[in-house]
Amino acid sequence: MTIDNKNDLDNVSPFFEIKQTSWGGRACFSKCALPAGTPILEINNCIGSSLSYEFRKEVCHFCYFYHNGHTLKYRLEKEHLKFMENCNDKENGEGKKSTRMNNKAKFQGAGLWFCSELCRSKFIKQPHIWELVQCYEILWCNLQKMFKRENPDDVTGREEQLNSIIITEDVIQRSWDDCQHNWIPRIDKMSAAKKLHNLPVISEDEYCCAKFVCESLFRLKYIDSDSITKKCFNGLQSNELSKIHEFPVLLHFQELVFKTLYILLPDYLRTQLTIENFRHIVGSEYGNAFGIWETGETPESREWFGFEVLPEASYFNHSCKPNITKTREGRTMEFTLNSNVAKGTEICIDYSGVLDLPTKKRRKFLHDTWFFDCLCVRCKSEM
Ligand SMILES: C[S@@+](CC[C@H](N)C(=O)[O-])C[C@H]1O[C@@H](n2cnc3c(N)ncnc32)[C@H](O)[C@@H]1O
Repeated sequence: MTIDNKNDLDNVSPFFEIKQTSWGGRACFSKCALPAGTPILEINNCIGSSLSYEFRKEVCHFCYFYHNGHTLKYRLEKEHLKFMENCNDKENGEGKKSTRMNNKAKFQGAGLWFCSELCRSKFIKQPHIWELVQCYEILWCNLQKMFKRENPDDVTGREEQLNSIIITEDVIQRSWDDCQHNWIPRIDKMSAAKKLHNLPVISEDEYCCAKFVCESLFRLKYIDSDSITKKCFNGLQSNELSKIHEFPVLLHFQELVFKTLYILLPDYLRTQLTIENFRHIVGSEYGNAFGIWETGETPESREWFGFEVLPEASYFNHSCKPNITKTREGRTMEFTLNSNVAKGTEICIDYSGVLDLPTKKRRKFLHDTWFFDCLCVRCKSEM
């Protein structure tokens, strides 16, 4: 996988085109006059997703179904491992066996829950999914071991250090250079057993982020490099600096996730894990991921289950008077026009869920959570 800047963002949709603006980076504009109710984008091919730890047993890993906090019944069992392994052997071609999972007898379900046999079956039928399930299982087992560790490493030192400086591009770069030139070569020389002794202590949040990166590496490995999704992903804007500047400990958080993955991932996915790829995956998640929210509830009472990155849908700017409504149907995100638009109109969604707030509060919310000063038509007129 390479991250290049030459993107061909045409053909994302027959209804809109992506153009540069002078006020908010790139944005989407209607290609022709369109009536309210037009479904302009329907998308279910996320690059990476992660459910929060709290909801892992209650939200279906495949369709995000949730029912009042009930624990879901369907998990991956040993018979599914056999099925995925066989499929992977066939996908790899004649004579090429997939990496075998050590200790299948101790399989713990990879930390995944499903709402039905159908969802579980659709999940395990995805090409090469065996590779991702093995990585999920490794991460899951590692987290369970972490819970048992009594003396966590002293992380406060690094956090205090980060909190005491002003984060710049340079600080971030130096930290990753140190990892590249010192930590990685040191780890590479170690035996497998010694590497495991160097595993950082992680918590549920880092585990969820590691899962997200893992899925992203997996999907990017198999996605066609000429596909629209890949081009859109490569072109995603990164919010790394603004986010870490605001929350310096995030840099430490990222280092922990990277190091955990570097030590634990099997070669077939670890070879995808360069620092450059990692930074693009987590850096672009900050400004582009969509929340996976409970459906059928009001914005005030709905639960937040996790997030997913849908590259084709990441070029919609925010407006405090949006002309697109975003809805989720299972794992499909639908974007529908909520008013008639003329040709060349900027089409925007609402990122905030707080459109009823007074101007100042609304703009502060956007600034604090999304790190931009909103330049939408409504803000401009209200100011
Ligand atoms: C999901 S991306 C949208 C596409 C983005 N403009 C790009 O070029 O990649 C979100 C980013 O777009 C910019 N943006 C979106 N809506 C905006 C607005 N109303 N005013 C100013 N900037 C905006 C911000 O930089 C924000 O972090």
